[in-house]
Amino acid sequence: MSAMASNGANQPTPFVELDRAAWARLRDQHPMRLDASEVRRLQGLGDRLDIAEVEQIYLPLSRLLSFYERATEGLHRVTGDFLGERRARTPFVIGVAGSVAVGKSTTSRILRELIMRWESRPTVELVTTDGFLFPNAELERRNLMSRKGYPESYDRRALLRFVTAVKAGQAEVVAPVYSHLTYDILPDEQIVVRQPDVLIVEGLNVLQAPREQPDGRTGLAVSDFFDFSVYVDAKDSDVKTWYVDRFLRLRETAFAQPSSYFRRYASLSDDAAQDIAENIWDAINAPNLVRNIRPTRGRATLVLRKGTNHKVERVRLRRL
Ligand SMILES: Nc1ncnc2c1ncn2[C@@H]1O[C@H](COP(=O)(O)OP(=O)(O)OP(=O)(O)O)[C@@H](O)[C@H]1O
Ligand SMILES: CC(C)(CO)[C@@H](O)C(=O)NCCC(=O)O
Repeated sequence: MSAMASNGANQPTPFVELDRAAWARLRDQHPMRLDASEVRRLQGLGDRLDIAEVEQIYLPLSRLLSFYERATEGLHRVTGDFLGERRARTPFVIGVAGSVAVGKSTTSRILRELIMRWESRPTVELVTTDGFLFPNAELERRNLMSRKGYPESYDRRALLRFVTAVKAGQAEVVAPVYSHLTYDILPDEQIVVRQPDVLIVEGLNVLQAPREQPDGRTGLAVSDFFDFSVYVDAKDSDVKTWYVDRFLRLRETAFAQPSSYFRRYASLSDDAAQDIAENIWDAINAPNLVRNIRPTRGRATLVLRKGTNHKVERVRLRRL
C-alpha cells in the first residue's frame, strides 16, 4: 500500500488502492475474530460462503463502517446542537451497488450480520431497490420490459421518498416488494421499516447521479442520503459466468415452481438453458452494466474488486 493517494502520473487522487494482503494487514492492526456460533450463523447465508473471506475482507469493512457510523452520528449531533434541537438519532445509511449477479445481496447480508454484532447492537434493515421497479404492466406500457434494471425502469421518486422518510426518522415507512419468482411486483405485499439504526440500500443503480428536472434544476438522488457506499466490482466475463451459473441452478428450484415466470425454462437441457441465460445477459444485463452501472463506480466510498470465485482481490477506498 502506498501512503500517497496518487495515480501513475503522480496526480493526486481521492482514492487509495489496497491489494488483498494490504487490506488483510489492516485487520491485524484491529484484532477481529468471529466466534464459532457467529461462524455457524453466517454459514446459514449460503453453503458457498467462505468464512476466511468474511474474516479477511468483510470484518475489516464492518469495523471501518462502525468508525464512520460513530463519526456521522457526531456530525448529526453537531447540527442538532447548532439548531437547538433534540432529535431522534438519524439512521446510518449504506448503499451497495453493482451489476446483476455480482453479489450485492450476499455482500449486504454479510454486512447486516456483522453490523448487528457491533457492541452497540444496532438494528439493521436491508432493503433492495427491486421493490421500486415499476410493475410489469407499467413497464410494458412504457415499453421497458426489455430494460428491467435500467435506471428508467424504477420509480425513482418513490425510492427517494422512501429513503428520505427513513432517514428523517419516520416511525414506519413502507416499501413495495418484488418477486424474482413471479418476475413482478407483488401487489398485496409490502415491507415495513421501523426506525432502524442502520439501513442498507442495495441495488444496481443506487449510485446514479441526480437527474436534471424538466425545469433545469438538479434534484436529489438516493445516493445523497448515503453515509457510506460500496460498489461490488468484477470482470464482465466473471459476472456473466455467475449469472449463467445461477440461472442453471435455478432450474431445479425456483424455475420448477408452478408460479415461476421462468417455469418454461425448468425442463431445458444444460445447453439450451446456457444459451438462453447468455442471451438475456448479452441483451439486457451486460449493456446495463456498461452504460449505467459501472459508470457510477467512481462515486462509491469503497470498491470491492472480486476475482474468480468471488474472492476480493483489491479494495479501493475513497479517502478525500
Ligand atoms: N461472497 C460470495 N461467495 C460465494 N458466492 C457468492 C458470493 N457473493 C455472491 N455469490 C454467488 O453469486 C451469485 C450472485 O449473488 P447475489 O444473488 O448476491 O447477487 P446480486 O448482485 O444480489 O444479484 P441480483 O442483482 O441479480 O439480485 C449467487 O449465486 C451467489 O450465491
Ligand atoms: C430484478 C433485476 C433488475 C435486479 O435484481 C434483475 O434481476 C433482472 O431481472 N434483470 C432483468 C433481466 C433478467 O431477467 O436477468
